[in-house]
Amino acid sequence: MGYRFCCNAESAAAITFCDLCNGDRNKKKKHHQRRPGNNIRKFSYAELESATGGFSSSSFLGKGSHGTVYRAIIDGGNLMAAVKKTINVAIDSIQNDNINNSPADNEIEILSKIRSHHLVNLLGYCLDLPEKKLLVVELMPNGSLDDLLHSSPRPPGWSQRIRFALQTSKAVETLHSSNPPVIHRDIKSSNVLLDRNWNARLGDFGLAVRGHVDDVRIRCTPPAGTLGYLDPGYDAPENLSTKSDVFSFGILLFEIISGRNAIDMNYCPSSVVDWTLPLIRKGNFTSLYDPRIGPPDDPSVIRELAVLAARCVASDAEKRPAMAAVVGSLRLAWKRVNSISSIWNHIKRRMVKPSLAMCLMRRLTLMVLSRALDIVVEILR
Ligand SMILES: Nc1ncnc2c1ncn2[C@@H]1O[C@H](COP(=O)(O)OP(=O)(O)OP(=O)(O)O)[C@@H](O)[C@H]1O
Repeated sequence: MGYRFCCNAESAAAITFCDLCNGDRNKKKKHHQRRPGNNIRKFSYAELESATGGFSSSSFLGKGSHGTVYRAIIDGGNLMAAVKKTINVAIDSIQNDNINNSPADNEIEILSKIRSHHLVNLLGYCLDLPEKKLLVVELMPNGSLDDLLHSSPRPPGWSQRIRFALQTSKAVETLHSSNPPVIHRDIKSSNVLLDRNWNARLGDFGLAVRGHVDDVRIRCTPPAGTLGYLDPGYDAPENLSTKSDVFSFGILLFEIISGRNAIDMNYCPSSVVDWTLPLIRKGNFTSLYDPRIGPPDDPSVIRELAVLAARCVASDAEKRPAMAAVVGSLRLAWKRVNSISSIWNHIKRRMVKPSLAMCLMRRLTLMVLSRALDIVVEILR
């Protein structure tokens, strides 16, 4: 079950933040005392304006379809955050018109009820100016998975790619297993951001919906998502399910394996899924990997990843695996790619010069340390 907590936000009347307090002020206080670390902070517009240098170009981090994102230095540098400024409420309302919630309202509502180290968590918000709602979220200083896969001069290797896929799958699993479940509806590489430790975190909850599939709210929410990642079976509100996220995750996995965009007009077929599925059916797995990094040392890894991605994009939603099963498969793939024998094979195959051997030994040490760290984190969870 996800965290549920109270934000004590009187001005955010339209938003139901806490179903434990149920509006009882005394309960609210006790609840706050029990979970002090979970408070969502309410900022003033002036505070965030000053934290972003007046939303200056030097603080600018990027622009999406719902707004602009700025780096913010809060509390004299004690808190580094990202501030999302919505572009225009009128546009927002059209895109998410079922409940008159803008993506900003939606993101506040959902993220204030769920928290995980696999998500870009909400730190606070500012609703001083209704036409300029501001969201304060954790800063992800290493850009997005989209940048890393498609624009970086040093594309990530297999171990890192599988780690990103595993961390993202855990994020989606956290959403699906919360009560009521959250369906993200916009899983894509540009919404997977990298934190300061290069861990993948799922962000952008502007389109997410929280509830059971037969809830009125979901029944009244028109289909939305991003072309190339959108489940073709999700063509009407009643066809939304957690399996729509599984479909988008499958596309993301193909993107991670091949280094190709979900849709790339430079190729024919332009859709990564239309290009990949015939190759998988023919058992031609060697054409699938990103040519910039070559195949993994254990060739069965690519077959397993490709088959997993193909199962995620099955046209029959029922046949797609649940996210928990996807996490299990990726965990196995990650273990296999980081097994001592796989690393040793890697060293043997590439040990050409002593300097290279040193470099590989350093990599081996890092891999062992990173695996040990992951085991510790798993145990602590
Ligand atoms: N928490 C964050 N920390 C650092 N950069 C961020 C953060 N959130 C978003 N960004 C950056 O800001 C830009 C815009 O993000 P945003 O989520 O608004 O849109 P998007 O996901 O790129 O596109 P769309 O809105 O079309 O889905 C992106 O380049 C993203 O990498």
